[in-house]
Amino acid sequence: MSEKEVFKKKPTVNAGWEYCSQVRPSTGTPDNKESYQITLPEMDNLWPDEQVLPGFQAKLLQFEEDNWRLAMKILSCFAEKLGFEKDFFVECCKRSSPGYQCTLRLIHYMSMENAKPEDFKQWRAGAHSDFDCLTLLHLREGEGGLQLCPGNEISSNAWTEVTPVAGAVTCNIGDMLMRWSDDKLKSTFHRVRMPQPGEYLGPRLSVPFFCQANREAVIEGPEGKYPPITAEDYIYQRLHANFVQKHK
Ligand SMILES: O=C(O)CCC(=O)C(=O)O
Ligand SMILES: [Fe+2]
Repeated sequence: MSEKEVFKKKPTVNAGWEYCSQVRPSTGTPDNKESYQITLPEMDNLWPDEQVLPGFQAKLLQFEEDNWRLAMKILSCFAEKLGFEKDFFVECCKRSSPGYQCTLRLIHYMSMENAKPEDFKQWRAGAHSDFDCLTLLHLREGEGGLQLCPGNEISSNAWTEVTPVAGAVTCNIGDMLMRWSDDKLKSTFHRVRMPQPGEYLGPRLSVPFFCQANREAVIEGPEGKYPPITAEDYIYQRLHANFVQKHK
């Protein structure tokens, strides 16, 4: 782990490396995972050296941009349906802005091969909804465990298993878009369960792209159901509730 410590995520930014630090309000315990987060304006001193990981930075910058493009296509459809201009969200998520806060996250859930029986009682990721507008999630075949409970199924507590399919991207609506749509578009409650005996027990890798509006964007629905709030204030409130500072 020690070589990763230099890239350690600071509590106030959504960039860098974290290990077992994300506490979900639904479980009260940290998810058993490590992750490396890329938020473009916050990457000073957080990219590994080119000699250590050749091509890593260029590849991830390209992948980040590809995800942004796909997210903008999907959000443009929502924008029109909500009565905004087609490129409304493109303007709110400009990639060149210093207030850009979309985040690409590389997650590594720890192998359960040598885990104790009690470890299987935890969640890989406790139930939550994302606090962004839209999440694009990239999974690997054979590494299941993601379960969804979309807005209209919450009352029946019906969880649907998502089996990863090669080349498919799982899209989840987040709380920011729910607020922006005056609750017309419901965020998706989701969690990642532990593998069961007989299933693949090795590490699980997943890559979500969290598309959230730039800091200065003001979230205000067409019908004004909620008071306007900047995306910066909104994310700050949510991050604060989810991370605890770890003391070694
Ligand atoms: O790893 C997954 O499948 C989901 C990850 C997730 O929900 C998150 O990081 O917000
Ligand atoms: Fe999530």
